[in-house]
Amino acid sequence: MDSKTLVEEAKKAREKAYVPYSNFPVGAALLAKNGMVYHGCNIENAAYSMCNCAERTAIFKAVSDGIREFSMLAVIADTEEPVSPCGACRQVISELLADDVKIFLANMKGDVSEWTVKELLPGAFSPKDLEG
Ligand SMILES: O=c1ccn([C@H]2C[C@H](O)[C@@H](CO)O2)c(=O)[nH]1
Ligand SMILES: [Zn+2]
Repeated sequence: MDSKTLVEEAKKAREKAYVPYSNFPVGAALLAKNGMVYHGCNIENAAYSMCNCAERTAIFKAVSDGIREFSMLAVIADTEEPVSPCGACRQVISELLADDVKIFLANMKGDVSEWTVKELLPGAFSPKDLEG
């Protein structure tokens, strides 16, 4: 699967967003190495801190299915520039996506920027740092 197709999958996922507070739907699609595509949308809540971003939803769905090996992640929103993941998502991405996973940030106008995990959060803490 190519990045363009994955961005289209993220666009489909965006349609499921539950965003009564921000009215800002975001979609994500995470391609696992086994070929599965995990969709994620943002899901908000009256307790604002409980809001879950689209990319974290996709990652948590995959990990909760026992899937840990991925090749690409796409995220899309209706933004001027390609959507920018929040700090929490950057940390989750750094921890659960290997360094070689390609990340595509997109907007509805068709702009797409490609990132590496390290570029999204240089110096992120990782469980490997806990080893001796
Ligand atoms: O990359 C992003 C950026 C924002 N949001 C969500 C969080 C909140 O629901 C809304 C406004 O920030 O968009 C995402 O899901 N992913
Ligand atoms: Zn986020």
